Amino acid sequence: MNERMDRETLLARVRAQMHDKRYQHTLGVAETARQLAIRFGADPEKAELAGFLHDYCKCWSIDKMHDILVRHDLPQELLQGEKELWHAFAGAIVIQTEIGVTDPEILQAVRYHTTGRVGMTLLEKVVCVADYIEPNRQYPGVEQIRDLAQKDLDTALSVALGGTIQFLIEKQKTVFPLTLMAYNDLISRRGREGGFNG
Ligand SMILES: Nc1ncnc2c1ncn2[C@@H]1O[C@H](COP(=O)(O)OP(=O)(O)O)[C@@H](O)[C@H]1O
Repeated sequence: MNERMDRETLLARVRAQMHDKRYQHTLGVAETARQLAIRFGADPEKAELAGFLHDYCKCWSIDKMHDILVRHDLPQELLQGEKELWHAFAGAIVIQTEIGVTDPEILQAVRYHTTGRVGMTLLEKVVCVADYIEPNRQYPGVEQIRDLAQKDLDTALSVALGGTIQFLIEKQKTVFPLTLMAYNDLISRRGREGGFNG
């Protein structure tokens, strides 16, 4: 982050981008990401900052996000696909220009917090799982993911992504390929590393 921006200014900027419920979710993700980072050996400061910034564009208009995305070299399938995913990719661009974030680890954690990807870093996993389990989240299965996240981050993430894929299929919605690839990657690594019992 730009060294001149203190925490209070940062939070005020984030607060100004979204409605109150989304801001409470944001604070929940930041705190949960910080705790997960401590538990699994990621950098807690980076995890918290990525948590504060992960939904920076979530409440922006589709047109505003589209304007940002078309000016960058992003896969066509993102622009043609589910608009719900745009905020993560637009967010990673905007927090560079508006907040001054330059750390690639934080930028990637924001970019992939919704979809995941193959070969996710520890910080990316921490932020993605935090987004699924922060205290304000309520959906069937969240307790199981919270329990898993006490001890096994990869399993928590694969169950969470698997749940999203299942949810989208049940709703007959498209599944953005990165998520399927991230899920396969986690499951096949678990198989190779001998941790898969089922
Ligand atoms: N791979 C995907 N393909 C299509 N839609 C997805 C995918 N992953 C997540 N989504 C959908 O995108 C939406 C936004 O997810 P997310 O960023 O976690 O927002 P929220 O914080 O509101 O849950 C959710 O409705 C989710 O079902």
